[in-house]
Amino acid sequence: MSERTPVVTIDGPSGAGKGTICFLLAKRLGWQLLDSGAIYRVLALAAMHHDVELANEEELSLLAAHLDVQFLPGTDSDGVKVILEGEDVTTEIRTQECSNSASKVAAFPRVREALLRRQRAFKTEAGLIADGRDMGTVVFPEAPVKIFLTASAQERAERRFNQLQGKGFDVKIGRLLAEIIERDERDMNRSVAPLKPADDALVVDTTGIDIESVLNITIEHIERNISNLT
Ligand SMILES: Nc1ncnc2c1ncn2[C@@H]1O[C@H](COP(=O)(O)OP(=O)(O)OP(=O)(O)O)[C@@H](O)[C@H]1O
Ligand SMILES: Nc1ccn([C@@H]2O[C@H](COP(=O)(O)O)[C@@H](O)[C@H]2O)c(=O)n1
Repeated sequence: MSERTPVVTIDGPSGAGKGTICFLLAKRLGWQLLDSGAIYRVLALAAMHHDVELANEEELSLLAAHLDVQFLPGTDSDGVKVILEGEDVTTEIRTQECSNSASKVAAFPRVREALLRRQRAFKTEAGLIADGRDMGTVVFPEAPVKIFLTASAQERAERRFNQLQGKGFDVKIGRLLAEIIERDERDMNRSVAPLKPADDALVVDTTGIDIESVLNITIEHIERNISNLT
């Protein structure tokens, strides 16, 4: 793959709006989309299916190296279809249990190492929008455009509450807020690839800013930094 393939990285904590913005950007630009969080979620689910302890780095890294997962184009509502060992797990990987387990397995250096090549292979000639925690700092440090989306923990919990309630789940805002804070702490304080903006990232605090405005901010930043956009 050419070194000139344009890559835009969008990192940030849970509920900051990365997935939403990345999906819209990839659609608008006609670029490939990498949802790296989905890879950690699939690994956590595979560990549960195969009775691998979430604390066993050795076995988790072996599982990561041989993970049988496919990401297929989805619809406008489900973004990407995720297939683990032939089974559609698109919905199953989005549970709160899977979110928390993903953040535990993601803290192990050997697990992250085993998943690096798989993530970099998402680059296509057209361009790549990469969504995650360490896209700009570790996976694509050469990316010409890096964005870090954030928002207050309270607002992110409210967004998640509205999202889950809209899907018919019985959720409590206090519990969601506690889980978001716990996941932020773990992701920011791990020894490898901690959640943080790259030195050259544009940091956007989206608290009180609607999706369309965030999208416009990101598009303007991309247009300023990458010439010849289609
Ligand atoms: N700027 C915004 N204003 C209001 N709601 C938003 C905004 N951005 C995203 N949302 C809503 O918040 C919810 C969470 O957004 P999204 O899934 O994109 O976050 P995320 O950063 O990808 O989280 P995670 O890392 O946990 O996957 C969605 O329901 C989305 O529609
Ligand atoms: N590049 C990444 C992406 C994700 N993680 C970990 O996975 C968890 C789930 O991610 P979502 O974006 O789908 O919410 C997240 O809490 C991180 O612990 C990661 O470490 N690196």
